[in-house]
Amino acid sequence: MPDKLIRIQRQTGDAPRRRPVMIAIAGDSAAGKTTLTSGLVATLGPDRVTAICVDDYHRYDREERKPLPFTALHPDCNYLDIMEQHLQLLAAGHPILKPVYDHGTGQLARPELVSPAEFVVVEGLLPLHSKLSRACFDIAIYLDPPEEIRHGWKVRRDTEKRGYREEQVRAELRRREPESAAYIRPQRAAADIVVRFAPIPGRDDPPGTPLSGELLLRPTIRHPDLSVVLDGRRTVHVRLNRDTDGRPVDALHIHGYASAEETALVRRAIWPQLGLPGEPPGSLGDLGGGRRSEPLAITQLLLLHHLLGAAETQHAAFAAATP
Ligand SMILES: Nc1ncnc2c1ncn2[C@@H]1O[C@H](COP(=O)(O)OP(=O)(O)OP(=O)(O)O)[C@@H](O)[C@H]1O
Ligand SMILES: O=C(CO)[C@H](O)[C@H](O)COP(=O)(O)O
Repeated sequence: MPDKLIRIQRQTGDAPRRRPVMIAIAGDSAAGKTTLTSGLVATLGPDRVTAICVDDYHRYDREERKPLPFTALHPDCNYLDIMEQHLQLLAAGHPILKPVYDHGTGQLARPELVSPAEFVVVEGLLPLHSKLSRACFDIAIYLDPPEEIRHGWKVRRDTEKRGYREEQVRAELRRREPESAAYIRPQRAAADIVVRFAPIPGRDDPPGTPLSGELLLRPTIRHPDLSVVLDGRRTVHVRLNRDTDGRPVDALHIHGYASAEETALVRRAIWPQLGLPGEPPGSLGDLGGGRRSEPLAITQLLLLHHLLGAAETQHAAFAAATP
């Protein structure tokens, strides 16, 4: 068998490929994955980013799924083995023929060719489910809004955009809960950064105040030195928290009521470090429908810092390895 592999390798004549920087954005349905991803894609530009959603690996269409004893959250309801194969190919710089699930119709559609650009964003329900899939990523994010808030987002999105009635969405959320606990939420432990957008308890902020952001910055990747940027700023600050396993972890807090001046200072401190041309684009912090969130914008800036930093490291490694 090894000689067979060698023959295949000789035939492909593969020159060393530059591999993309891979980021996973995992979380339950309507946790805000697409919203977070959109600002990253818009800032880097669609030519530099390939964004895929792993809902596309659903094994059954909406009608086929209805009588089954599990929901779309269950690993058996998805081709996770094919997802893993595709993640490995993308991580090595190869194209894939990705399945497509159409949320508008609930049907599986014609597969599409996806070639990895410099950055690959993989968002969805289960991108961090297995050790093999986790090994494909440079950066892993888990979106963790409070359940009550996520349910509200899901009801609104599914009734407005996916043709469901509110009672159907709420019944489905109840049905999904055990699978969410068993398969979605455990991915939180595998994340380098856990992001939670939520109100600050006990505050009576005026309607329209964006949710505050809390980012757990786990020591599994190297984070930028935020003390330089944020020292002494009350509404955007880093604090030492306890992680769910009891270990100390830095938490970046961005209060929803932070003044525009204060968040602008933070933006101006991070943006020049990214080496991108011009000013921070308006797409950062865009919630859609004309709504904006500075905590979201700063979260996206931090993720861009990680993506561009990882790309620089990789370019240097590639240059050193190629004659
Ligand atoms: N930080 C936020 N503040 C306020 N609203 C938000 C935030 N993030 C997301 N939302 C809202 O929640 C809804 C769901 O968000 P989004 O579509 O990004 O979720 P998702 O995780 O990609 O969902 P799915 O996986 O089910 O497709 C959207 O309508 C969006 O406006
Ligand atoms: O959890 C979800 C992620 O968006 C969806 O509900 C899942 O992908 C199934 O899609 P649909 O509800 O449109 O049949």
